[in-house]
Amino acid sequence: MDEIKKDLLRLGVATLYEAAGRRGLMAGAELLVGVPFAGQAHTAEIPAGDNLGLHNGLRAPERTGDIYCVASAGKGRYGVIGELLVEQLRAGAWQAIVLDDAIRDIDLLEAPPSVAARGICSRGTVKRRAGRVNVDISLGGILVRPGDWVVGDRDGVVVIPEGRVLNVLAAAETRLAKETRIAELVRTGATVLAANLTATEELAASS
Ligand SMILES: O=C([O-])CC(=O)C(=O)O
Ligand SMILES: [Mg+2]
Repeated sequence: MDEIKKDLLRLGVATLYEAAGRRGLMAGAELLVGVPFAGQAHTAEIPAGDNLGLHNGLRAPERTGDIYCVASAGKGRYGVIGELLVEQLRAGAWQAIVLDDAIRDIDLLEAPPSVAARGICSRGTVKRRAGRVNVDISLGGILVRPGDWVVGDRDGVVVIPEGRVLNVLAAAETRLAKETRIAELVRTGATVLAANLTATEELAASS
């Protein structure tokens, strides 16, 4: 498990997204606090302007991973977490939280956990409706199931279905090797397009 996490972090979001067939890249989740992260998803879904479901998910006994993925109907209009919830996430040893809504108290937020969100907004939430915890969610336009792999860095956040992670890692290693070769050729004067052709031919010849 730790090996998978290490490999995902090394390969990074852009390469993993390409290797996954250009799938799984979230809209509206940007790394705003902390360092790159990779781990398995625990999920919650909350209505606009109400973060009770997010609180409930933190207490759920059936936690599935250490990346807390919260789908919010607020679309960036509410600061659903801030200093206090980040403190609770830290106490609970969460590696990261990913949400498609806003955050607040930005100058007071410190990692861990890393925080990926849609932006910053001081408008707060109420705590009335329970939301849904540990279910399949749609986060930033992407289906996230409890246990899926979630990777975030400054290029964005990508979700890889649990059953596909080994295949995606293998494809990402191939892509990385090819790009390393292209960079080598570009350093010796080739254009990126010409180097790409050469690297593609070399790869075909060696397989
Ligand atoms: O309390 C909230 O609902 C959000 C917040 O500002 C915090 O976590 O500090
Ligand atoms: Mg606050």
